[in-house]
Amino acid sequence: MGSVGERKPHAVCIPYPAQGHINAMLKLANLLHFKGFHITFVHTEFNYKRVANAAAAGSSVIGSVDGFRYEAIPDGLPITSDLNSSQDLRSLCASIHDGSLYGPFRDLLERLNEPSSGVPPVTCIVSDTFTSFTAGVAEEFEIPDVFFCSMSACGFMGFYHYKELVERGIVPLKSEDDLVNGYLDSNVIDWMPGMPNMRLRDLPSFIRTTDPDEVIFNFGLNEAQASHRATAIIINSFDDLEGPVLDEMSSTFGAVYPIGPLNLLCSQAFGTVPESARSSLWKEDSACLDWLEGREANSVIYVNFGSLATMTGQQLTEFAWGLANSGHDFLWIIRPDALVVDESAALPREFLVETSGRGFLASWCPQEDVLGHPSIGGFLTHCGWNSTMEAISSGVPMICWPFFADQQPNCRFLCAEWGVGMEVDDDVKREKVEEMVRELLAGEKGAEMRRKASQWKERAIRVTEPGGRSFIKFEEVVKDVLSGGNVFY
Ligand SMILES: O=c1ccn([C@@H]2O[C@H](COP(=O)(O)OP(=O)(O)O[C@H]3O[C@H](CO)[C@@H](O)[C@H](O)[C@H]3O)[C@@H](O)[C@H]2O)c(=O)[nH]1
Repeated sequence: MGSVGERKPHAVCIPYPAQGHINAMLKLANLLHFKGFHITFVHTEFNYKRVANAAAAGSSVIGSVDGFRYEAIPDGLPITSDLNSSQDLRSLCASIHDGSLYGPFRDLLERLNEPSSGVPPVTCIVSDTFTSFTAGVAEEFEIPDVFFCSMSACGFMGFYHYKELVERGIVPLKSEDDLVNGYLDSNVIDWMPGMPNMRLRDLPSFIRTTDPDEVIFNFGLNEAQASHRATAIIINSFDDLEGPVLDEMSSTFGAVYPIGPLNLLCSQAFGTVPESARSSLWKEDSACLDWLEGREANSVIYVNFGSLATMTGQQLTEFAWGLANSGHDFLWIIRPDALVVDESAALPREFLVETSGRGFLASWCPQEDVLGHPSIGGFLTHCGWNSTMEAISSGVPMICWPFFADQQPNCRFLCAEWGVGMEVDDDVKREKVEEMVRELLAGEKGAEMRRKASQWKERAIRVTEPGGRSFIKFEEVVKDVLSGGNVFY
C-alpha cells in the first residue's frame, strides 16, 4: 500500500449480484469514498445494464464521479433482454460456486493495476460474504479482503451453523412430510450461541430440503464457512440490537466490525443518503410520496416484499382482501416480476373498485423516503435485512411475512426478541391480514410495538452518531484494516 499522502488507497467493492446486497454495498462504498478511498464498484454485466436502464429514468446512478468508478464483469449466465426480471437465484449461486466470476474479477484487478489505467493500484478488496471467491484473488495480489455482511448477524450465523446441522444429521430433512407436518415448528435448536429458542422454521429457509445436494443450501453452507478466509468482517448491524450473536461472530471469526444501520451512518456522513448511493434495478415511482402527503400521521400500511420474493395468485388475493377489509389506507408495491407466472395472478377488479381512493399501487418506490414519511404507521414486509434496518431506523413497526433465506431468522428476532414484529403464517389468510393491519395501526399491541420501534430508532441514531459504537467501528476498520494502518484522511 502506498504511504501517507502518496497515493489514494483503492478499494474494489463487489456485492453479491442482487438488489439487497448491492444497495448495502453501495452505501459502504460511498462512505469509503468519503473517507478518501478511490472506489471501483463491480457489477455483473446484467446488473450493470439494469442499473443503467433505471439510471436513465433517474432512479439510479451509474456514471463515474471523481474517484468512484463502475465496472462490469460477466457472471457466466446468459444475459436476457428482460431487464425487469431478476436472475434465477439457483443458477446464480451455481455459477458463482463454479468460479465463473473468478477469472474476470482477477483480470479486472490486473487491468486496474496497470500504470496506464489512470487509477491508483488496488490496495484492498471489499467483497460480499457470499462472493468469497475473492479471497483467492486477494491472496494472489497480497492485499486484504474484507468481507461485508449485508445480512443480520442472526441470519449469517444461521447459515454458518448449516455445517453443524448436517453433522448432527438434522439437515437434509428425512422426509418431505417434515415440511408440512409441524416438524419445523416443534423442533427447537438450543445449541446456537446468542440465538435462543430457534425453531427449525426460524433458520435460513434453505434447510427445508431432503436433498443433500440442494444447490442454495450448499452454497450458503460453503460461503458462510469461507468467511474464515476474510481479513475482517464488516456487518450492517449494531451491538444494541444483536449483541450476543455479534459476540459469537467475533469469537468465531476474530475481527468483526458492526457499523449499522448503514443508511443512518450514510445520512450522518452526508446529511442524507447521497444520490450516488442510489442503485435501483427498477424504475422508481415517486408519485407515492405525493399521495402520502395527504394522509394522517401513522395511518397508512406500507406493503413491500423486496426485490426477490414472489407470490402466487392465491396469496396475492388473500393479501388484497386482507388490506381492503382492514379499512385502512395502504401503499402496496408489486414488482413486475413478483407474481408466480403459472397462476392466475391479477388483482381482482372488485378489489380495485372497493379500495379506490385509499390504496396506492406501484411497482417500485424510493423505500427509504417512504418509510421516513410520517403517514406510514406500519410495514408489511418480507423481512429482508435492508428493509428491516430501514424500518428500525424510521421507528416503523412491522407485520412479517418472511419469504426465504435470512428472512426467517430476521422475523424471529423482530417478533420474539425486539418486540416490533408480528408474523403472518406462510399460508396467508385474508382474515389474519385484516386483523393484523387493524391491530398494528389502531390496536393496543400495535401502539406498544410503535413505542418499542421508536426506542430502537433512537438507539440506532445514537450508535451512528460521532462517538457511537457503529461510528467508532467504522473509523477503526478504515484505519486498522482497509488502509493498512496508514492515516490518509
Ligand atoms: O420498492 C422498493 C423496494 C425495495 N427497495 C430497496 O431495496 C432493498 C431491498 O433489500 P432487502 O429488504 O434486504 O430485501 P431483498 O431485496 O429481498 O434482499 C436480499 O438481500 C438481503 C441482504 O442480504 C437479505 O436480507 C434478503 O433476504 C435478500 O432477499 C432495500 O434497500 C429497499 O430500500 C426500494 O428502494 N424500493
